[in-house]
Amino acid sequence: MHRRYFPEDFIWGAATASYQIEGAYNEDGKGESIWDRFSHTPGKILNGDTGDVACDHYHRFREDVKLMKELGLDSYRFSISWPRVLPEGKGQVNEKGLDFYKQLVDQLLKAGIDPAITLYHWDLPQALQEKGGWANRDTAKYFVEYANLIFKELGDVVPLWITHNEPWVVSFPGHAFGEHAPGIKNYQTALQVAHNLLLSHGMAVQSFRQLGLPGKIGITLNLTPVYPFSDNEADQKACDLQDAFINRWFLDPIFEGSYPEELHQIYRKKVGEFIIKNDDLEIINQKIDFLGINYYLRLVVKHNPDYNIFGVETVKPEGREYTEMGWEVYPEGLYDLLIRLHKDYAPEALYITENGAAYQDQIDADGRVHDQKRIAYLKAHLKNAHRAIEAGVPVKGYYIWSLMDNFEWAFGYSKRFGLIYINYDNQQRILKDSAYWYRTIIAKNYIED
Ligand SMILES: N=[N+]=NCCCCNC(=O)[C@@H]1[C@H]2[C@H](O)[C@@H](O)[C@H](O)[C@@H](CO)[C@@H]12
Repeated sequence: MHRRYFPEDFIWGAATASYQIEGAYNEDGKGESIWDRFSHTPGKILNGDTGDVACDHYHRFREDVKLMKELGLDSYRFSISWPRVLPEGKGQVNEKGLDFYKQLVDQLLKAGIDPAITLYHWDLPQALQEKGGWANRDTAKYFVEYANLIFKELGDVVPLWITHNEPWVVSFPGHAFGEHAPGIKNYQTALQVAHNLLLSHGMAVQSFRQLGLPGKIGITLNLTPVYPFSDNEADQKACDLQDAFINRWFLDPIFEGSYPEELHQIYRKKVGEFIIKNDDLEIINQKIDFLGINYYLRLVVKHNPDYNIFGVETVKPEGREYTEMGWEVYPEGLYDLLIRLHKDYAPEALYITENGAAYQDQIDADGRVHDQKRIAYLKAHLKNAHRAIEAGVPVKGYYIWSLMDNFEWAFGYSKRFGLIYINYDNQQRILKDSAYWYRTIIAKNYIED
């Protein structure tokens, strides 16, 4: 067996997000979020599930930190619920909400686990949505005020900061397709949202620098390598367009200070303009300390003039494996993506801030969860991350999505991604076989293939 050793200082982590695990949706002064509103709207979430209780992490965080310590995690990535600390999104601070996060960070530090904070993982205060939400440029200003509050409270003890999680998903599923909160179906609005999210990211980085904080700051993007169905020119062109739609529309402004021109032209013609003010792109193009990558799947596309505004149709190759989300298992795509990012954008550092899979997990007669498929998925992706590191890509850490089963957005609790199984009837936590497997990987710092 070949041992693939990871760098001595490689960070082994796991990730979650506030709305997906905390529950206590209206407790201790927390304000309503757009996901509270969306999940309480009939027909939006499978089985009518909501995040009202979720994994009850708000009350059980001490037990959960103990489990993280049992796994030997170096770092734990979680997000802060903006309306839990600022119920109206701005103005009056909810001290009990802030206190929850200060206690969580304190428990993590006592357990020897580095906190990695995501400032925005989709749960915008509903009060700001009433004022237009991310389509309103003022929300960028309110985001920086919120970020500054957290920076000042936790900035001296938290080493890793992520401004936004997956602005593409916030923009398009949330504002063009209507599948995510706030459930808007307006492509032009989605483009303005994407721009204002990027602007708020740049402004928050500037503020972080001005505060002179010791940690590192970056952004997490869902990046999906795109492959042409055939090598004919039309399919290759479709591939380039899909790559611009999902990946470059965020990578280019952040790393180059400009939007992909060809796609911008298509949008001007077919969708309409969105407002960019004079030095916006200069603000967005702030130097970041690392790029966070959420990698789950690849896409294979072909040209189809009738399919959508781009004439791009995604296809599902035969004979491949798919997860419960219908996403193709394609570990090589992580290698290809890392090599491309290193070549085209050369981030100072990269963290895989999410990678994982949903499978049909069940508790067996022995009371255990034998999730062998998940172990195979994770091992194959770690192998490809290691290949990229050997090729010189500065990958500094890996966070499994997710630490525990949780509220999977429009799919509710029907999809399980966790290393830890959650029995939602009694909130019992059960370490799956993948958790025990991950604990040995962290302890040995190598995988065998
Ligand atoms: N149309 N459409 N939209 C599909 C969105 C594709 C990419 N989804 C993600 O990357 C989300 C990321 C998220 O951070 C986490 O909160 C989610 O729980 C995981 C699992 O789903 C992944």
